[in-house]
Amino acid sequence: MKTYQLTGIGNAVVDVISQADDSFLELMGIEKGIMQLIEQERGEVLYASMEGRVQTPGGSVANTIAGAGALGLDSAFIGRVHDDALGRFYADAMNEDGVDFVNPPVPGGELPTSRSMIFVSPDGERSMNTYLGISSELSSEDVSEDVAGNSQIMFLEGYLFDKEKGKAAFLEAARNCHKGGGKAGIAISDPFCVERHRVDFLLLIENELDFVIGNEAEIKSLFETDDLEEALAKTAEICPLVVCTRSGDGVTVLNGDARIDVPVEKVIPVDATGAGDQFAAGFLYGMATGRDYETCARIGNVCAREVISHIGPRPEANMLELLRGKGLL
Ligand SMILES: OC[C@H]1O[C@H](O)[C@H](O)[C@@H]1O
Repeated sequence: MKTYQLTGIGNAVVDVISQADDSFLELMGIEKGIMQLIEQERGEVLYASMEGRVQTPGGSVANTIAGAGALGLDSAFIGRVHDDALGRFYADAMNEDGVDFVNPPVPGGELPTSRSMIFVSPDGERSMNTYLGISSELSSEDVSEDVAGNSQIMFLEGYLFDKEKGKAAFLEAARNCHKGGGKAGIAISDPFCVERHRVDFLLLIENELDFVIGNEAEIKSLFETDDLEEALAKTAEICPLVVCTRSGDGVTVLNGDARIDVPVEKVIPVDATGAGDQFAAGFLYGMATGRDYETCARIGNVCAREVISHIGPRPEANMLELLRGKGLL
């Protein structure tokens, strides 16, 4: 059995991206800057309204894994796509990017491959409208014990925590990863998802996970507080490694009693989609290759900065070259 330096479990989503101004968002009833879940019919209406649309593989943790794969990690992604045109496109794209898309597209059934209609505003903010389809049906059956047991780092996507079978799959994946000597962590993904499952999130983090990555809103949501420092301290009490991305305010890493604050250069994004995902790709690449946490965060920042400089959630530049140029490799 192959050993993976990094394995991710998450929603496998095809992104359809177009640019739109704020009045268009208002007209279509789209809330700016968040991920909203939609039904299939609304997806079709939004799809038809998109001018100059671009189609690309997305999904939060999948973007992270693709980014880490592009940096040279032996990586695998576990997610569900239907055996339809979008699903085959997705699986092929992951494999072509050098990431093992572990489970083949699922034949039969009624739920199609997930897609997200993403509108990018002139200020670079992205508004995601996601029809989840088959991807959120992920269960323990999709997570091979062998793959989890042979993963040095397992990265879970908080969005999948919305269903009981997703929670069960995460628990098993983390335990099997630990049995094989690996470390498991989670991208919190969404404060609203934490809102719905706070107790289970906290139990998973405290009892099963070695690290957690989230933005300010997500970390604060874990402990229902507006005080980031309080939320960080409480998260660090239950998890050995806490990584908090704070937009223009940089990144805070808490590792036991040690704290590192790494600044970022503020830039106006072309498209903010995937910023957190690519930060995680760089950070986990650093972890997998034995770098200290400050370097991990700096690598993450370079990866995030690259992805927001163009449309789409995955890197376009040669990231290894870019990082070498910055003296980070
Ligand atoms: O984090 C960005 C990703 O979240 C959504 O799931 C989209 O697929 C997009 O690629």
